[in-house]
Amino acid sequence: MELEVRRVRQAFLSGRSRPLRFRLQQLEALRRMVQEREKDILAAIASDLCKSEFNVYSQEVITVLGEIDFMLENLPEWVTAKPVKKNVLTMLDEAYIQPQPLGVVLIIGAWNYPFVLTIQPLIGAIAAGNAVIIKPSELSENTAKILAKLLPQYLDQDLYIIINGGVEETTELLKQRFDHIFYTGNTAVGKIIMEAAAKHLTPVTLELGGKSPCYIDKDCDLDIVCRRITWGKYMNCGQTCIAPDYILCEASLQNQIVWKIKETVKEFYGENIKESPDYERIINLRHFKRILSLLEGQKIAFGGETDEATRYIAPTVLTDVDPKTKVMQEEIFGPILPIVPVKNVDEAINFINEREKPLALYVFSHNHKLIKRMIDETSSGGVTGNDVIMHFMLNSFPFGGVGSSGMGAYHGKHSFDTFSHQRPCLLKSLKREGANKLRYPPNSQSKVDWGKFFLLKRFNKEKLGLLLLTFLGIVAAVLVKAEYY
Ligand SMILES: NC(=O)c1ccc[n+]([C@@H]2O[C@H](COP(=O)([O-])OP(=O)(O)OC[C@H]3O[C@@H](n4cnc5c(N)ncnc54)[C@H](O)[C@@H]3O)[C@@H](O)[C@H]2O)c1
Ligand SMILES: CCCCCCCCCCCCCCCC=O
Repeated sequence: MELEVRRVRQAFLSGRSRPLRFRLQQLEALRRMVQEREKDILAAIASDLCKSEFNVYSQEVITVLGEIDFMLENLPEWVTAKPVKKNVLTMLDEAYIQPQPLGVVLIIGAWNYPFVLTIQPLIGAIAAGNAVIIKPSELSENTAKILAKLLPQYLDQDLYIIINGGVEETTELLKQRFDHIFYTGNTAVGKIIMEAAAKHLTPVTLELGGKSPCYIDKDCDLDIVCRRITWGKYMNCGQTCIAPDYILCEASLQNQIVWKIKETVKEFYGENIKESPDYERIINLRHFKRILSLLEGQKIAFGGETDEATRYIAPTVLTDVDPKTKVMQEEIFGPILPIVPVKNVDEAINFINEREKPLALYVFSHNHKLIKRMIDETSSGGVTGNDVIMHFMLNSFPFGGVGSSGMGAYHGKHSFDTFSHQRPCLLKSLKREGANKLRYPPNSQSKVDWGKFFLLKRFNKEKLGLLLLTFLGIVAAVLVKAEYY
């Protein structure tokens, strides 16, 4: 590992990854890879998650291609130095912010959307001019393999390398020094990553999870609400970081919600869900058993059928769920949807605020004020009103968590910023030394007064006339000198 990281660092230090032209070329090559090898990529992801290739394309490939196009279009502007506002002390200097690459970045990907959650951060890291080590999740092994095969065929082989492996390899990798670590996965491992990064004072972006609540107000169109929730909850068999984890609503709405979700499930996946090409499977037996254990002691309103051999768990809804039970203590990350009755929106807000900050929050209502109130009085990584998941798809939004659902964000310009250092650059002349006397020792009351005057715009009334006169004199002298040189 040490040798590999050193090799990537050498490549970064060569300066090759920095020119705009090179970054654009690499992003174009990545786009070519996705387009030319689409079949192989779709097949690998499809086999990891028992997913139809249509769904792989619309849930992963579209986002990746959209992100590359967005970067190619905007990168020339983003890499440009931006002049900043100046103060009296710097008014004749050059002052600008120059975004610069951080160096060698480690990206640790997740298995649930193994392509987009690995490649989208990679796009940001390349755009910002970094060298990258990519560690895909070992759980989505076909995707990990195809990435290891294809990336070196299209990208610079020294600057961007892929290391496959599990916990052992990741642990070893984390001993090395990186300039940024970008991790997507669960909160417990997030803490391990942060601890390892702390040893080198490496900044981290942690894209974690949590229980994303979904509040349904009485005042809404339940048919539409249930259709949208059904889509977001059961897509990828519930293995979506921003899937609605549970529903909060008044008890009187429960039966209608159950009925409408059940009807939508039938409409989406047919009578025989197991046969549906649009319904995925749980990634492995460990997660399958973990999800099953969440059903113990619960009232299953519909669903609940399972098949261990194929790791199938039917779309399931639980009603009258006690918040103290296990299903409400951990992120479900599977196709189980508990409904927790609350008296009203106040109780829903308290319920959300008493728990860890979620990655996403959903609120459904015709009442715009209620939605705004929910947003104002709670905290979460992101919010979508009257829909689910869709804030992920807008790359002008920063995507990320808050509190235990993560830190930092990415997508579009936010990715570029995450992987860049905003370097303040102040370029002064070696002339005009007279003006600098103010800050050199020995200090005095009069220098402090001048400091107050120039920087705080505060002045001593008695000396106002004198100050103004001297100030005008200094400005005139500086201008004359500037003109002269
Ligand atoms: N915020 C997001 O964008 C996002 C996206 C997908 C998943 N998630 C979250 O991820 C979780 C599901 O993923 P998971 O927990 O099965 O993935 P995971 O955390 O087990 O795996 C993610 C990565 O971490 C590595 N890893 C696992 N254990 C490790 C260890 N002990 N030391 C070092 N590295 C280790 C794996 O090799 C893998 O590359 C959910 O909580 C979900 O919400 C978040
Ligand atoms: C064919 C039309 C396109 C429809 C877009 C569907 C968007 C689904 C995006 C799902 C991606 C969610 C990734 C979430 C990351 C965490 O797990």
